[in-house]
Amino acid sequence: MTDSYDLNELREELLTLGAATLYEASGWDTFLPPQIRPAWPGARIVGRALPVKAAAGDNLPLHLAVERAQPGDVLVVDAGGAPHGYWGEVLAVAAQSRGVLGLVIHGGVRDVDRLEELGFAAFSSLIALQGTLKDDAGTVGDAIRIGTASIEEGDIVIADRDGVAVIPAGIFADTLEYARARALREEQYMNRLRDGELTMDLLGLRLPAEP
Ligand SMILES: O=C([O-])CC(=O)C(=O)O
Ligand SMILES: [Mg+2]
Repeated sequence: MTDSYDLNELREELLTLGAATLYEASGWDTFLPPQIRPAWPGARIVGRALPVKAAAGDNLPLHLAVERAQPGDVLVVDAGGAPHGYWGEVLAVAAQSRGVLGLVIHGGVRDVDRLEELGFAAFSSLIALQGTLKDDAGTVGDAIRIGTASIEEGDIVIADRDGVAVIPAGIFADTLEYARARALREEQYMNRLRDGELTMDLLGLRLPAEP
């Protein structure tokens, strides 16, 4: 479905539409939990998901995922929110050299100053010093669930200051179309609001008048 799309070409447009609009346009619970925030200000991601599941306090699957990743991938990791630094400068340098565009993790990252200097976009539910074991291979490429979102390989990740949306590949074409229409509609709203109209009228929020 998404193979007819060149995400590189769409990158600027998707970032301008933003994670919130794309999530809304998807019509599904495609948002990740709001605790997952950019590790440094200005981090933004558009790319294809490579789902990873990691045991608490073990980052072996992240090393395996870097080996397996294709250029344009974003690692989306369910680490159960455990307070460990699963990812840092070493893995970011390794990932960047393979064309990985970012990391989204329900769990911790560290070395965040270095991640920012590298321009490696990371979104995490926490920042943590504590290191990890490298014993449990977890899974790489199998579907995962984070919050209410299910994530499959090849889904489209859009992450910005508002949060992270992961759009299933099968609905991406429709989602993009609806998102464009929504953005256009809101632009028209903005003009009318600047002219003094109220959202109560614009959005039809008033109760019907009593007879
Ligand atoms: O070493 C680790 O396991 C995580 C980390 O800090 C890095 O990748 O630099
Ligand atoms: Mg480190």
